[in-house]
Amino acid sequence: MNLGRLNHVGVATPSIAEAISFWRDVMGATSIGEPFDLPAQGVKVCFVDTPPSTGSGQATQIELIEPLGDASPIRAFLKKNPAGGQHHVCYEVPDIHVAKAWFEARGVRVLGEPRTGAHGTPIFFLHPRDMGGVLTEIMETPRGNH
Ligand SMILES: CC[C@H](C(=O)O)C(=O)SCCNC(=O)CCNC(=O)[C@H](O)C(C)(C)COP(=O)(O)OP(=O)(O)OC[C@H]1O[C@@H](n2cnc3c(N)ncnc32)[C@H](O)[C@@H]1OP(=O)(O)O
Ligand SMILES: [Co+2]
Repeated sequence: MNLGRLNHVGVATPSIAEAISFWRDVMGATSIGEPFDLPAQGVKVCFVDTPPSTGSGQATQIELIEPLGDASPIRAFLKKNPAGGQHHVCYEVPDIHVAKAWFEARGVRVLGEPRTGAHGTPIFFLHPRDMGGVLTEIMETPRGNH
C-alpha cells in the first residue's frame, strides 16, 4: 500500500457559520469554500484551503464539519467537546481496496465499507483506538491528482 499525502485535517464545530468567521477574521484564510451537505455521511462540510509556501507543494486543507441529522457520527464527539475540536486526519492512497486489505491484515479496525466522501472519491475510517488515538480517514486520491 502506498500511503500518500495528508489530504485534510477534519475539525468538528457546532456551527460552520461561526467557524467560517473565525477562519476568515482570526486566521486570515482567503480560500473558504461554500458549505455543502453530505446527508449520507451525516455532516455539513466546508473546506478552508491554506496556500502552499511560495514555489513548493500543494495547499493544505481544513475540513470543517457540522452535524447534519440526529444520527450524525460527530454528535457524540461534540457532546464531549461542545466547542468543537480537531476530529480526524485524512490521508490519500492510490487504491482504496488495496488500502482496506492492508489495514485489515494488520488488525486495524476499518469502520464500514468504502463510501463516497466529501472529495467525491471512496473513503473509509480507521478506529482511533487502533491508530494511536487518532481517528484516521483514508481516501482514494482524486483522478488526475495521481
Ligand atoms: C466522510 C465525509 C467527510 C470526508 O472527509 O469525506 C468526513 O470526514 S465526515 C467525518 C465524520 N464521520 C466520521 O467520523 C465517521 C467515522 N467515525 C465513527 O465511526 C465514530 O465517530 C467512532 C467509531 C470513531 C466513535 O464513535 P462514538 O463517538 O459514537 O463512540 P465513542 O464515543 O464510544 O468513542 C469510542 C472511542 O473512540 C474515541 N473517539 C471517538 N471519536 C474520536 C475522535 N474523533 N478522535 C479520537 N478518538 C475518538 C472515544 O474517546 C472512545 O475512546 P475510549 O478510549 O473508549 O474513551
Ligand atoms: Co474528512
